[in-house]
Amino acid sequence: MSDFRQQALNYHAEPVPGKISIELTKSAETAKDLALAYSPGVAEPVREIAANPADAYKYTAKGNLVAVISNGTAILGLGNLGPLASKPVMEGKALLFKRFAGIDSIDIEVKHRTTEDFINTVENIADTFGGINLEDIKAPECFEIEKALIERCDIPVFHDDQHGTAIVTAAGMLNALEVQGKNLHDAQIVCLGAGAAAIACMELLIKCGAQREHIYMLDRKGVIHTRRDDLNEYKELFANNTDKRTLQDVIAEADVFVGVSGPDLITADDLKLMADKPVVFACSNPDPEISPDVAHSARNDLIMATGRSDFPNQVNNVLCFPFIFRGALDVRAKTINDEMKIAAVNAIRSIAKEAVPQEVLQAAGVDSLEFGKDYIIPKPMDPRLLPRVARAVAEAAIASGVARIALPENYMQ
Ligand SMILES: NC(=O)C1=CN([C@@H]2O[C@H](COP(=O)(O)OP(=O)(O)OC[C@H]3O[C@@H](n4cnc5c(N)ncnc54)[C@H](OP(=O)(O)O)[C@@H]3O)[C@@H](O)[C@H]2O)C=CC1
Ligand SMILES: CC(=O)C(=O)O
Ligand SMILES: [Mg+2]
Repeated sequence: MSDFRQQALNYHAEPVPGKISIELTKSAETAKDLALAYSPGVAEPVREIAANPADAYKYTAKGNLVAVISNGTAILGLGNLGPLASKPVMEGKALLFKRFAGIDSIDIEVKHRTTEDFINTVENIADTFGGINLEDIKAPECFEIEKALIERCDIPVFHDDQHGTAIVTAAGMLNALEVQGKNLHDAQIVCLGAGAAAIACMELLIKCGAQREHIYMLDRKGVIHTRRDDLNEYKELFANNTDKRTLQDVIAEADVFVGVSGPDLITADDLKLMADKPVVFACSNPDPEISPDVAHSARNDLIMATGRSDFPNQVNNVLCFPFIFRGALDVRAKTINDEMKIAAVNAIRSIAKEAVPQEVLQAAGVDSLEFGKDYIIPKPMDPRLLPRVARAVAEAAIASGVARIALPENYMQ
């Protein structure tokens, strides 16, 4: 067994299994404490909440509690390995919520037969939480699930693989193109993958200025084009009227490659076909569509990003979901809308252009980081992400009319 594999297994197994636990926020030592915490005292907030459900935010942990919910049908790039196998990833998301944004989070892995079963299960438990982060649910079911839950729940429901990924991809892409002296409007874009992450990334890039007709999307069968009769309604939105059929056909002279598909699906020769100064985001986890070493050996004018922590330019939804939920929860937003997503894009990308604090350099194990080819996006442990992204998101929620309360005084100062 490789050293790293054993270390990862030990990390998860010892000293106690798993990565999260629950801690108490109130004293529970004396008979008086118990009388307040439990019977008879607990009856008082029960009566208040029964009379006014919004008081759940006042008397329970609801307002700072996010459920991370999966059915394990698209666990990272590992595929459909079922709900239980997804638990380490979901506990990992809970760890990140707490570590980066102080949000309490619990993972819920759902076994279900039909999509409607899954939707009903989540709908029926939704009131417990301040928000719901859907995770690693494959396309196309994820689209129907998220839409139905947004309609049926009055808390933010956010499919992280769609929107978290899209927000970070857009932030990184705008910066990378700027470094390369290009712009999104003119960019020729290839997207390998046509699932949850791919569809959302491309839709958000279009909202940020990309042209739909400049995007070629591919699934396992090749280029998505108008003469295919096997496309779902989401892929159809990206069908090009073209004779191009293969990755090599479309990657030739492309400015941008976004991979949200699976491991090792493009080669050095494919990258050599791209236009000058290309941007390559190989974001499949844990193994990217092409390794950075291979990509850099193919050409020296590219900007390369992956979803991983162990290479420069980590384009990963961890840069978004803790902070967008922080902002949404703090103004009790009913939903997470496009205005909040764009605010997150701009907040994330702006941080990369500023001087990097010493503590971030230390955590990253480098002497310096400067906006450029190897630093297009902030590091996840950058302490500026929390105040900047959360505030931008909360303000956008208020301005767009989905916040239920005002920004707390001196918020994030
Ligand atoms: N860095 C990050 O932050 C994130 C990265 N990702 C990564 O993106 C990938 C997809 O995740 P997600 O969208 O949630 O999963 P989905 O299951 O929703 O989509 C997977 C897509 O990849 C396509 N695909 C798989 N294998 C191939 C192949 N050999 N050739 C072409 N296309 C292929 C599938 O094609 P078809 O439609 O034909 O089945 C499908 O369209 C994963 O590797 C995941 O780790 C996801 C979220 C965040
Ligand atoms: C990062 C992530 O959410 C994924 O790869 O699925
Ligand atoms: Mg995921």
